Amino acid sequence: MSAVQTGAATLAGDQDQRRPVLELKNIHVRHSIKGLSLFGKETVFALTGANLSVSAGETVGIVGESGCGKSTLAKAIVGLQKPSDGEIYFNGASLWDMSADRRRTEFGRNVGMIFQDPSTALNRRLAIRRILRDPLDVHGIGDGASRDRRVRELMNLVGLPESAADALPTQLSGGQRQRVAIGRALALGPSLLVADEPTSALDVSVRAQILNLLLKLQKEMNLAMIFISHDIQTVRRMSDRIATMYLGRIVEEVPSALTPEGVAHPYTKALLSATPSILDEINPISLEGPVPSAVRPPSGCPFRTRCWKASSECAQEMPPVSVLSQEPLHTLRCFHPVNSGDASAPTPSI
Ligand SMILES: Nc1ncnc2c1ncn2[C@@H]1O[C@H](COP(=O)(O)OP(=O)(O)OP(=O)(O)O)[C@@H](O)[C@H]1O
Repeated sequence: MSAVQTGAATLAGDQDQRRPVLELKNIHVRHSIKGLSLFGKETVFALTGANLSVSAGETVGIVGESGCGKSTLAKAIVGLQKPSDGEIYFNGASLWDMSADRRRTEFGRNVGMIFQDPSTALNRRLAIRRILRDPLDVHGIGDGASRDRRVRELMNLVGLPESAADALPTQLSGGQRQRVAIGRALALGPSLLVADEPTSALDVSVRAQILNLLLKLQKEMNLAMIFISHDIQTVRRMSDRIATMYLGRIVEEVPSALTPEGVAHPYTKALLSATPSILDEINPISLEGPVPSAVRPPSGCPFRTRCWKASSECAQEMPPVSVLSQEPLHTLRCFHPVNSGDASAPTPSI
């Protein structure tokens, strides 16, 4: 049990493990930007109707290429980006219907975020002890002595030596800095943790340590976790379920344990084939052309311009969500799913 009483009474969640900690319903995020032409502004469709839920003790991985909307989704989940449309529910309460004060205090205490680059995410002028204590000070948790105890507890939790307490972030290694960032995200005892590419700025040699730490903490604390990466193999390892994103949309949600033959969306299949594990046979599916612009997304299914199975139907409308399996959840937005008997789809190895 933590040395400091953390978490909020009403948003901290109940014991009902079946109710999702987080639910996204038809989330859209549009950015208005200065247009390239003389005709003024243009709209970036960063998220287009994202639906997602995650429960206590569950990790949902988000995967997709650069620019598909992963970070926008993360920012929307933690309240840093207000959706243009749609609803976000946290333990059943609508995030944007609650008062700004409640969002900052109760919601803020229950959600932790880990960013990609700990060098920029941590205040370089503050000692580690101050960085870890800061959330407790801001939220007025406990007294001075209990906050200090909590800092020691957090350092122990994330595997930092006591000697690191007085160091500045610049005096630590990249891996140690990310441990600090994880400790800070967990300081208030959140029920939801969002990790946005938490190892992509780190040396390959320490990535596995940080991933193992996250896995361990997520299990020990029964956290609901959103784990974001462009690397589907890392996402598979970390998650119970994978949500594949393409140009602002979640196009498939698939259990991580599923074999490649069970994956149904051509894009998920292509991602799997592009990152085979070292021991497996490499049989890549190469996608033609670049990812289309989020300012002018293709009509219908946005993946159709690179999809080897696309038909004229795909240009007409975005395929609706079909639920291939409820338990475990497998959803799909595709008119022409790939499957094991499909000769036109190369079978990747993973
Ligand atoms: N503040 C903003 N203003 C305008 N456009 C934005 C803004 N933030 C994101 N975008 C655009 O929204 C789309 C989604 O961006 P986002 O950063 O969410 O993608 P991503 O999948 O996280 O990419 P990466 O892996 O490169 O970080 C991109 O086209 C991006 O250029």
